[in-house]
Amino acid sequence: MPRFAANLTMMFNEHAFPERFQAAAAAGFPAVEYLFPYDFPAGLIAEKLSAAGLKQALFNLPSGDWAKGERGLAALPERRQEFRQSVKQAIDYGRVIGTPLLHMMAGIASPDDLAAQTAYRDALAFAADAAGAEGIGLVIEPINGRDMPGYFLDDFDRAVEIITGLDRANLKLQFDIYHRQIMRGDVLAALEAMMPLIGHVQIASVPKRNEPGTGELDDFRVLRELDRLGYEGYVGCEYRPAGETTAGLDWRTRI
Ligand SMILES: O=C(O)C(=O)[C@H](O)CO
Ligand SMILES: [Mg+2]
Repeated sequence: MPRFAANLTMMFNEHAFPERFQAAAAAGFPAVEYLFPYDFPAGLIAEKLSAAGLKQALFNLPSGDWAKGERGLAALPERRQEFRQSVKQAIDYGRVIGTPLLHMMAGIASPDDLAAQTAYRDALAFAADAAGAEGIGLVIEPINGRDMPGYFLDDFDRAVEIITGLDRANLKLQFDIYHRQIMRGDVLAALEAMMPLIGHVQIASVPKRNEPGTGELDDFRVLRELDRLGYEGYVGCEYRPAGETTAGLDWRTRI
């Protein structure tokens, strides 16, 4: 059975963010992930984690002005300085919180834009090297265009090609089963082919992004396949509970 990390951005929204750590631990999760810790001091997050006896699985680099629709800075050449500052901030937080992984979002830009392509590869190499110097891994995640229209990294094969081309030991793929099913399907074959490059996995049902086992895919079969393939990382539960978070957790007993 895979080890699960509760995604505190989507789950346990019945509680204020700092209280979600305790709620996740009480519900039996060994680890957590979330989009951003930056509204709180890193020390407070580290305290909440340790008081709840949880491990940190991953969080994202600062990704621009989320409320205004920004979804990362890496592929935006005109934001290079700000991007580099964001890498520093993420690593400072990562050091205090003790994260093994950071997720770098690409931003809204055309995948065909040459300047965006160059900026993205440059940003990725910079962030991977900076994170690597602290013993932290970096992941990138293809995201489907229905949830995130215009997102630069909208293709799994391109992500693999970029990761392979940059050839950094700490640079890996974030394989979100929900996005893969929407973008291309063929989930089991892709997991098998990409497993050597996969650094983190996330799951939600398709199409509603609710609890695993409530959508079109046999999520339990996919989770068993992760075990068979020897995946040892966390599986982030990046889903929106259909009702109250704990009331919907019985899917974990059905794998
Ligand atoms: O949306 C997702 O699937 C993610 O994992 C990102 O971190 C945030 O959008
Ligand atoms: Mg995801």
